[in-house]
Amino acid sequence: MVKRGMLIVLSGPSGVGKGTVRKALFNEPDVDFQYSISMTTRKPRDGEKNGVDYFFVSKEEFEEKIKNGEMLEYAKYVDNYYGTPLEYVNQTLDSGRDVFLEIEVNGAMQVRANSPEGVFVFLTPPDLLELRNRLIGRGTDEMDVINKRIHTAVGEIKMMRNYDYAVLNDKVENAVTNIKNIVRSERLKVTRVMPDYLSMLGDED
Ligand SMILES: Nc1nc2c(ncn2[C@@H]2O[C@H](COP(=O)(O)OP(=O)(O)O)[C@@H](O)[C@H]2O)c(=O)[nH]1
Ligand SMILES: Nc1ncnc2c1ncn2[C@@H]1O[C@H](COP(=O)(O)OP(=O)(O)O)[C@@H](O)[C@H]1O
Repeated sequence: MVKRGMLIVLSGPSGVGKGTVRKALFNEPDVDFQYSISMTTRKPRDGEKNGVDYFFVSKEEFEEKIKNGEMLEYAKYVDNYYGTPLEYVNQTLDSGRDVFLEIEVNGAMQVRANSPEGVFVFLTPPDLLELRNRLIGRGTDEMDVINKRIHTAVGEIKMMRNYDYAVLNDKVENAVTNIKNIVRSERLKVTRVMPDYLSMLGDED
């Protein structure tokens, strides 16, 4: 039987640099994660492609998927739905490959409830002012959306305590190194490396 892949979940407030860090991580020669493309009702930004950045769907289509049990998790974030299609994640993990999710905190906590063996990483900004500067500097959102995202960020940062790891995104290369180190040590967990041994030893101390 193929050993099931590892589920890695990265969250963090909008503008902290999740997309930037993820792209840098995926460019590392020794990283081989499969990215789960999310579904959203948000309109595509300039340059975003359907099926690459997101699956862009209508509210009705999204609600139909929820009803049919096709989402691993989903959340409403600043007036839009975002969610992870279940089938891709399950098939990829079953084939032994590692899956990487980049999702907001409410969705991450749903995944945690259903797949507690996942690795949950929270990417944090140096401070809220820097977060605001990154959102403004990115130039993709109107000021009212930026303000809503900052407001949401305060609540999200408080959820950090529910994660396994916090990674500071001061410099992209530091964040990438730290995430790689987290995954490396997770792979060495006794329960991952020696499941047969542990079951052979039984439950007693
Ligand atoms: N729960 C959940 N959140 C998601 C998913 N995909 C993206 N998000 C999050 O939704 C939020 C808004 O995403 P987006 O509008 O693309 O803004 P950006 O991440 O700031 O570029 C971010 O925190 C994303 O991480 C998903 O499949 N599920
Ligand atoms: N470590 C960093 N230092 C400075 N700017 C950064 C850093 N990481 C990301 N950025 C910039 O911040 C903005 C938001 O990054 P992005 O990856 O889109 O965030 P998210 O996916 O979390 O919303 C982008 O303009 C990006 O270039």
